[in-house]
Amino acid sequence: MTFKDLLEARWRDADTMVCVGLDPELVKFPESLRALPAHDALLGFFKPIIDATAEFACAFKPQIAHFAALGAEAALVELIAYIRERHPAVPVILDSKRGDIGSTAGYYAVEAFERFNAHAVTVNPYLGSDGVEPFLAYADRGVIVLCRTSNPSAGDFQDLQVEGKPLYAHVAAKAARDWNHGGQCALVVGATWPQQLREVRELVGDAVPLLVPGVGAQGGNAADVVHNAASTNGYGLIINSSRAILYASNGEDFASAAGQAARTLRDEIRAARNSHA
Ligand SMILES: O=c1ccn([C@@H]2O[C@H](COP(=O)(O)O)[C@@H](O)[C@H]2O)c(=O)[nH]1
Repeated sequence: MTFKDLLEARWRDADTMVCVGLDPELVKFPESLRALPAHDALLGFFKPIIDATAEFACAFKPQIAHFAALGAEAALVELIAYIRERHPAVPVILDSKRGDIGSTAGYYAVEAFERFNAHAVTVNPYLGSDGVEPFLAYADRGVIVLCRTSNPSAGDFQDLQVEGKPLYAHVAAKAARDWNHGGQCALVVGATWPQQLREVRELVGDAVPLLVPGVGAQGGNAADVVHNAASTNGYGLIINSSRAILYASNGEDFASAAGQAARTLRDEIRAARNSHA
């Protein structure tokens, strides 16, 4: 099954568009786990979180820098294998935002799809087509292209006018038209930018899913995301929240609190969709 098939089945079967971000910050872990070596702390934290949130998740999104900074890539490999075994209906998006000349991008594709065995990866389009093609060569995997990111400075380059349109609109068009021949592409557009979400959805139509980070800790509003960017069938979105779910409690109830936060976000998204229909 391809990433896109898995995602569409998950939207439909679990009726959820919540993406649970897996971004370890050891200082926010419960005290009992902080005392352990990093590898053990990560597994002791994320396995219960994954089990408690999977029911509400359309995807999991580990952010690679958070693991690499701890020298804990082995824990990430183990956690992705755990998700694939215990929760095979929930795709894993490796958030690594890779991009380089084609020959090196090929190694980044091996990293994402063979070393980590992710279903999809985030990719930086700045180097152009030959930097993206090595990822597209894995026909069953998803390639999620940075388009209009959630951060405050996103517009520094992404909003520059090029031939009468902002740069991010060119990225959206390129991904949707030239790179999506195998139906593998999705776009990253931040929840913090409702107007740009609407523009990108209008530009690419329903065929391209949008990965939308920025609800929760960054202040984006899930209802605004749905109202501006859901596809015509009411789905089409992968709405990520990391810190607001993971660190809902730093006590021994951390996993059940994360599950509750994921449930609340799922319900908020459902309510927005129903009020929009
Ligand atoms: O435009 C972007 C692209 C990626 N991210 C990543 O998503 C999560 C957001 O975490 P929160 O704790 O929910 O704020 C994080 O991994 C970022 O690297 C993004 O925020 N914006």
